[in-house]
Amino acid sequence: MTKDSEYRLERDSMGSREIPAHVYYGIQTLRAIENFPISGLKPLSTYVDACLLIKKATAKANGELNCISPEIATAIIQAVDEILQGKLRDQFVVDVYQAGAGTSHHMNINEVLANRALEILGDTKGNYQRVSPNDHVNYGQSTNDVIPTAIRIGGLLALEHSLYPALAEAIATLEKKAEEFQDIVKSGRTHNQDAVPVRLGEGFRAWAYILTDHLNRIKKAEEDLTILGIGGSATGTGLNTHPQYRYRVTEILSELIGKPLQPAPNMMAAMQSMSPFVNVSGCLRNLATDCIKISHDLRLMDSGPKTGLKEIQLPPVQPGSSIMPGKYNPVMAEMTSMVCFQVMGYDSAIALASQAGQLELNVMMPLIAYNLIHSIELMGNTLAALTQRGLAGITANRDRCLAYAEGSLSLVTALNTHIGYLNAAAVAKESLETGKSLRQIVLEKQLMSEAELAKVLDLEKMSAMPKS
Ligand SMILES: N[C@@H](CC(=O)O)C(=O)O
Repeated sequence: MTKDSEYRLERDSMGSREIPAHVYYGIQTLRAIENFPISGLKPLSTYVDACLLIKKATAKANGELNCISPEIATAIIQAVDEILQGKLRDQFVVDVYQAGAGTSHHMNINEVLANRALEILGDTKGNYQRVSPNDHVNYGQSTNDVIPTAIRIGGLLALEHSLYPALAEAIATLEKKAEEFQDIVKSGRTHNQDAVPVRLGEGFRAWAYILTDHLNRIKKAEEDLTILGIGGSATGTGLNTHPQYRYRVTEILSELIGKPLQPAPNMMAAMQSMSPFVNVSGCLRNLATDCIKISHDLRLMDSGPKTGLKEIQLPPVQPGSSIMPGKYNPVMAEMTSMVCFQVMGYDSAIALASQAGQLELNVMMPLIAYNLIHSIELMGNTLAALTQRGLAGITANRDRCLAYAEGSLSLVTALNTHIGYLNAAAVAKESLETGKSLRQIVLEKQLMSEAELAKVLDLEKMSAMPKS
């Protein structure tokens, strides 16, 4: 192969560069690759999809409105469809930490689409006179309105395909376990000390409620993502766009993702403010805090097998130790906590990035895009894995649960209304000191009759939830 056939020459406003002939990205992407060898992290697939869907909608609208030729619009749309179906996915190569606002990633998208559209038209890559990344693929657009729109669309896609199904499955599984464990009595614990008895199933039902509340909160926050600033172009004024363009693009995007979307009543606001992302991310942080609590509870309840609580058994999914034989660790719960810490870290960075916007633009959007979409997908994958390999296979140690409930010093609480708090406290103290049962001490001291005591110390009744 000659050097000529290995490379093509591309030109931009800074000069010309040789681009490997086989790649679909162009000169601006090449400069970004060289400028940002930072993390090795490439754009998330969902974020690329979001950008591609926007480019499909803009090409369609611009073609219909005679802003670009129908022939070029059709070629761009075909290029988008091919990539959405899986071709050329390795061509989106700019590091996550890159040019402010995401111009480098945006130009990467524009260049790949222009070059593939050129081939579709029977032309050669790099002939930007015919199809230009800037003049055709990017007609009427700016990074400044495309990227905040892409974060919205990417967020919506990730929620729909990853987090919502995972949360729904976790909730349904917890509800099933709640039924299964409904009649198992165990000791409540507050401050990690004996408390009055509860039902194991009610604990699982509470978790199902907690996750349902989070699902509803996230769905409410999601509504903000459906208001799009696309059409604002560089500063929110819509310079270089057809008057109908932003309405039509929003309509087409809405059809493409199957969800109602609205053009922003104020495009500047929609482009400048990152608050919809802070809001969704805040909901994810909130979800993460409860998922940490639940995974820590699971680890505590599963602790043992000989020296811990072992009220429940999480399914053993792999050998736990490289040195200690026969050990099975609660690995799914451990993993869950770590992911949640990461999501909380992402949320802190999103808040910092969000307040760093200046005047007409927030240039920290690449970080927000990555952190937000990754958080949603991390939480979705984690909840799915925890549910399928953890929650669904939990078994209960009924006898252990009951033994703890029967031995709990806090059973004396039920005696308060019969013998008074101070007498009950004295009974508890003596029980702890002498090892005698609460029952024995109450009877010895003739504080209550045997029949009365049996009625009051009925664990089933004590642990039942009031009927609503
Ligand atoms: N982010 C660029 C605009 C663009 O890439 O469209 C700027 O404001 O300088």
